[in-house]
Amino acid sequence: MWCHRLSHLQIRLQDLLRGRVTCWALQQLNFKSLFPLAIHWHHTASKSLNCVWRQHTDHFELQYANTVMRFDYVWLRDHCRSASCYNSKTHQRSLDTASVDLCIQPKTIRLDETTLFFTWPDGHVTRYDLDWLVKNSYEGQKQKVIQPRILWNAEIYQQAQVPSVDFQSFLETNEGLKNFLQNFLLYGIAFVENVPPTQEHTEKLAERISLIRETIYGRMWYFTSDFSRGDTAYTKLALDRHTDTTYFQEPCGIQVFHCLKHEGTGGRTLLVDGFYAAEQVLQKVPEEFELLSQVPLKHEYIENVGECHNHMIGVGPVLNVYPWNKELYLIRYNNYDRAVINTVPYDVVHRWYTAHRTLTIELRRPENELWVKLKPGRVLFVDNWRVLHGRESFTGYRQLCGCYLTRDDVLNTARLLGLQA
Ligand SMILES: C[N+](C)(C)CCCC[C@H](N)C(=O)O
Ligand SMILES: O=C(O)CCC(=O)C(=O)O
Ligand SMILES: [Fe+2]
Repeated sequence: MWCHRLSHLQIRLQDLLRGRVTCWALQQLNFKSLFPLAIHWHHTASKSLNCVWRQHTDHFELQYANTVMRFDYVWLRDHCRSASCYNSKTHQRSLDTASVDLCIQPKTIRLDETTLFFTWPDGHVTRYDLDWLVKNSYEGQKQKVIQPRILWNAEIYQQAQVPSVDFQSFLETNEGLKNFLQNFLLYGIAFVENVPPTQEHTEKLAERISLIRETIYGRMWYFTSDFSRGDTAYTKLALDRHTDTTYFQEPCGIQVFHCLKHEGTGGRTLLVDGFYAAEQVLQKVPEEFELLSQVPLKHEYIENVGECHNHMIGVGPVLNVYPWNKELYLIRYNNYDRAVINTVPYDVVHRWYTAHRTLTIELRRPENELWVKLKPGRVLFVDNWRVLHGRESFTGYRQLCGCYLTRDDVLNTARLLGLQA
């Protein structure tokens, strides 16, 4: 507080010296619009560049590329890309941010062609390319589309006729891999065909795009209905739509399924786009969407079967949205594994059940259900942060193998191939 007061005094003094005090005073009175702007705005020499900027006492304002941007001076000093502040080889900051005066102001600002030069009180010069500022400003980010996705119900997905990628081209060509990842990012599910039906080949496939996430179920898992683990997945029972590992602090990002054998009936896989259902809730009852994104819940995995002893707890809301742009990025939905709700008072609990019901109704609409039969050779990748899976009860012998992938590493591969992720 003291620091700010002091700096305002300093600023006023500086402004007085520079004859800019009128502008400052008028701003304080909110008479900005009455003031003849032209006097205080700096226009570029070249009209075609169409850039104007203004040095305010506490921030820098820039109009460029149809964007009005405002930059904090500490931010501008902190993001300096000069050799002494930033190592462009490692892409890491060398500047100690804590050494920057929180009341810092540039001594001078000038524009040369498309580069802005800020000279700081200690003489250090920071240069910014105008396009870099647009790309990296808050205002520029806001204009950018969030992760492109095609939200789907069964009809939308089927009509899109999303092609599967062939095992060979997935493994051997970047193009095949890129097509696959593009579809995966858009729809949250993708298939690879003609995979030899073994655990080893499934593993090879997984390793092509990511690190395998080892969990309490192992690295590669392989299961039949032998109840070898204390979970319904290891039975012949139907499983309603859900996401997996909701009881991890960070639920697994991607799940890979390969059915190696099924001699019997039933056992189809159900897929539902959770983001599509959530979007319906947002459109119909926004306050329920909000509640589902705010009430934290526990999910729990308690196992004591044979040698397996586990107790996992994960806490988080059903709908996880980024606080800065409200983009939905993760759904935790598993009614089997949801633990006792004791994180909210009783009246909120009731509103939460209402909201949960609304979401469940959307998730259960038959038109939102995509049913597929997993067959040996056809490997399914599911975005476990977005798409729910389930299965029909079945008879006979059924073998499923697969693994979880770390989300960061799948996205890493996608970015390296030039995709937005
Ligand atoms: C069989 N496999 C390892 C794939 C999953 C087992 C996890 C089942 C658990 N109820 C959950 O939904 O997380
Ligand atoms: O058996 C299946 O098809 C899927 C079971 C399941 O939900 C899981 O393994 O996560
Ligand atoms: Fe599951």
